[in-house]
Amino acid sequence: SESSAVLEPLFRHIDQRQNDFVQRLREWVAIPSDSSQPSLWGEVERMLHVAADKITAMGGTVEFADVGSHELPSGASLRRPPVILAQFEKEPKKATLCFYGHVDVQPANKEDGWATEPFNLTEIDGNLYGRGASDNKGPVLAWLHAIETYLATKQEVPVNIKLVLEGLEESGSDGLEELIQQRNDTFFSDVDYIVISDNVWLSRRPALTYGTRGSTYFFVEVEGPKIDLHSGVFGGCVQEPVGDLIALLGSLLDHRGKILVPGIYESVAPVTEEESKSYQDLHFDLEEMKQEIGVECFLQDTKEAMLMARWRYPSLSIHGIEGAFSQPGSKTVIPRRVVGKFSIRQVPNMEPAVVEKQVTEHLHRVFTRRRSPNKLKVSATVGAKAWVADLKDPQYIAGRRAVKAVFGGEPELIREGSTIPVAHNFQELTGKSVMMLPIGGHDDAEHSEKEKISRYNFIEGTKLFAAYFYELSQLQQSPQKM
Ligand SMILES: C[C@H](N)C(=O)N[C@@H](Cc1c[nH]cn1)C(=O)O
Ligand SMILES: [Zn+2]
Ligand SMILES: [Zn+2]
Repeated sequence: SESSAVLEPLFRHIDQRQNDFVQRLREWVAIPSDSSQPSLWGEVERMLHVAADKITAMGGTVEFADVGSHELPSGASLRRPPVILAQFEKEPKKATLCFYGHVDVQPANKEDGWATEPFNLTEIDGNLYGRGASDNKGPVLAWLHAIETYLATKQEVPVNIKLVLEGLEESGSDGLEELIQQRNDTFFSDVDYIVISDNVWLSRRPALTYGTRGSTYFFVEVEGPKIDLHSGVFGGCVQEPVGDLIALLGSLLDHRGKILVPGIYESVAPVTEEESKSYQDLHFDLEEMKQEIGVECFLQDTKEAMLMARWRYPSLSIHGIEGAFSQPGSKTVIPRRVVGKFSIRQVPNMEPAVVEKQVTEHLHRVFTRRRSPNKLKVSATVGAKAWVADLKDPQYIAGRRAVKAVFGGEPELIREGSTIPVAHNFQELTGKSVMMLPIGGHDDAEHSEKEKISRYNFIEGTKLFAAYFYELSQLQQSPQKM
């Protein structure tokens, strides 16, 4: 068939080059582009330059777009890492696909329990372990390798390609929403489809993703004495900031994971019959998942209830306490200032600004009841809205066909419990079609000390993207060119 005549040489080339592709992923993972603290953004910039060099070496043009500055606690301001806006030569008759990805990563230290060096991609039993291997350097490279494969096999790339690559996704994509607004009538004006590959499959089957949850990240600061104190001298005499903070954090959730902030569930849409049914055919094994992450039980007893908790209800997670004694050993200190960190994943219809107000008022009420002399400060970042796409969108037809061409079966249609801050913005601000086409495996353990991508997913995922270009070009006509 015509499709195999196009795709088979591409797939053969990808198989032949797989060791080179893995080596390139090793080079990318070696750059510790952790975006969680401004003091580390130098490595994020270095990573962006490496990605830009790869794009220009393939004939693309790159602009480093400014996304403003970040205000440091000292009052000084620091320029944020720029966003790459790239494009390849354009042929007006072809549809234009814009790929979004990020090259920053979550923090990683060997001491967190990594069995391998987090920034040294290490292959064990067909799995490539390393920070960013799955989230999101592997998939970003797989897109670039798919383009490279067309060029190397002297086949015309069947769609026009644009790329948006950022370095601040893991800390909330600050400045990107404004950039999309500014470039809506220029860079984005001729884009027909936006695709994101920044999540994982639900099971061993490939998937297309049509929704993500949003997120707001909270900082609860409790400040007391001027200096840290000796607990033998001042214990029992001062109201301790850690005690206040633990009471505040303890007021957020009940023992079954229900969020106790008044009003938080008010705008959550009720479950329809059609939605209920959609969970039944999905492959998700609670028992296997328990084994994988090492828990005896989940808060839900059925697959359907657990997927709903993950995709369509809000959740609150406590991430840590800054300033509290956390090293090994037994320091008998009363810390003077602590900052609790937690986030709330939000679902469609929830407004981050409303959530922020509800949480802030709740924490101040609890604090007032304690009559503490300490100072409380609540602040929030990220404020990303949830995103849900229309499954009738033509991208999903092309996605299904590409999955079939590579994996031989239908994809699962899934949502995602985590957040891509820009997914909602792309859809709302540009009005373009947005789809997520993941290649990460269900057990990739993103953000953990076992993050990996399998060689299989990385290489077959590259084929999936190459097939996707072709299938997109085969759709009747692109939305803008109809
Ligand atoms: C899904 C994506 N790979 C991811 O991990 N996104 C982050 C974004 C975020 C949300 N709050 C702060 N960063 C996530 O979902 O945690
Ligand atoms: Zn990611
Ligand atoms: Zn992530």
